Amino acid sequence: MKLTMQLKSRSYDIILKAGCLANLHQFTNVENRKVFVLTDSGVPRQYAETIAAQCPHSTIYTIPQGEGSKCLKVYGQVLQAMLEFDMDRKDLLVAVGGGVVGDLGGFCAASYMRGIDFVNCPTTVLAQVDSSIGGKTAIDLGETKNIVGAFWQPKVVLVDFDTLATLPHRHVVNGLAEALKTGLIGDAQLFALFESKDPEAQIEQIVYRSLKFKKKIVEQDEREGSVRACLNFGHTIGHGIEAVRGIRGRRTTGLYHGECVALGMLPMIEDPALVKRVRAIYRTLGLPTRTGANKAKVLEYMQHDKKTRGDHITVIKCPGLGCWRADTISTTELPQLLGME
Ligand SMILES: O=C(O)C(=O)C[C@@H](O)[C@H](O)[C@H](O)COP(=O)(O)O
Repeated sequence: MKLTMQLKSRSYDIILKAGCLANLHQFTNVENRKVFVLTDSGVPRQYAETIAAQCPHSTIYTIPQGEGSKCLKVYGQVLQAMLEFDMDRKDLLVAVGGGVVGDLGGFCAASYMRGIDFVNCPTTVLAQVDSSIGGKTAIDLGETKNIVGAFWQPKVVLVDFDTLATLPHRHVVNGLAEALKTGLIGDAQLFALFESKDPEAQIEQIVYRSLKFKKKIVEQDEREGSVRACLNFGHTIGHGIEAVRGIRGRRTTGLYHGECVALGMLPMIEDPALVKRVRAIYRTLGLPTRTGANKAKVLEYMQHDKKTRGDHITVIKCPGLGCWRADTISTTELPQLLGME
């Protein structure tokens, strides 16, 4: 399967195929330039090695696993390593891993020498269904998520389904939450896959449909001036929960990004019957249905959301299956959304 992101001079192919990591050399020039392969300690080494083996001038750089690596310190360390590898403007960075590696790697590629080529090889469900395409790259500042970054599109995205075989089950489910988001706001058939007998057995279809919807949105609005905001459904509250309960740095228990987004979606669904169906899916998959976080703290972090303008914030609601609406509300209404009043 193949999708093409149509963005004029920034267009690129998204290859969806088991084993396609071994075919990187068919999609981009790896012969005559240096290739910096960025991965993390949780990603089986063989995936980065498969990439590096195709490139005569390559190095593998491994960052610690987890959201804690999306920080200024690790960002600086990666850039330093790129400089020491003597990379110039024609060279390439390949990110092999999940959302953290893709977001950080993409931002390093966007900013090193004001921008070098970048290839994304997502190896988690979350990255395969969502974060690997669209060009959002970023790091966090403290607990504030994705607050420094750039729009920087990859040259190609290789979605190798084989990499999911080594993914812990909780990470599979974590990523499925982002796909469910897509089903809720824009694809009733995708949502139906989650209500079928064994959603996890249909992962390839879930990835394909999720990317197809996201591609259509990004093509209309690359830099989130309008419709792209819908992809943030669940993220306003989700990022707030993640700041308070997210697994990162020394906080080794808590919730992953997709789990927080799952919780963030529930108050934004307006149809009570649909909320019931979504909760049932969460229970089947093993996603959390209760936040268990200090809501006042969640609220505090929500005020830093990128969709806040002064004392107003735009939130994405889901009035019914397959549709969405952007509501600009006063930040004083947020406690009510969080069920604090
Ligand atoms: O690609 C987008 O646009 C999204 O909003 C997708 C989100 O699922 C993703 O987590 C994104 O990184 C969040 O973006 P942010 O702008 O809220 O930091």
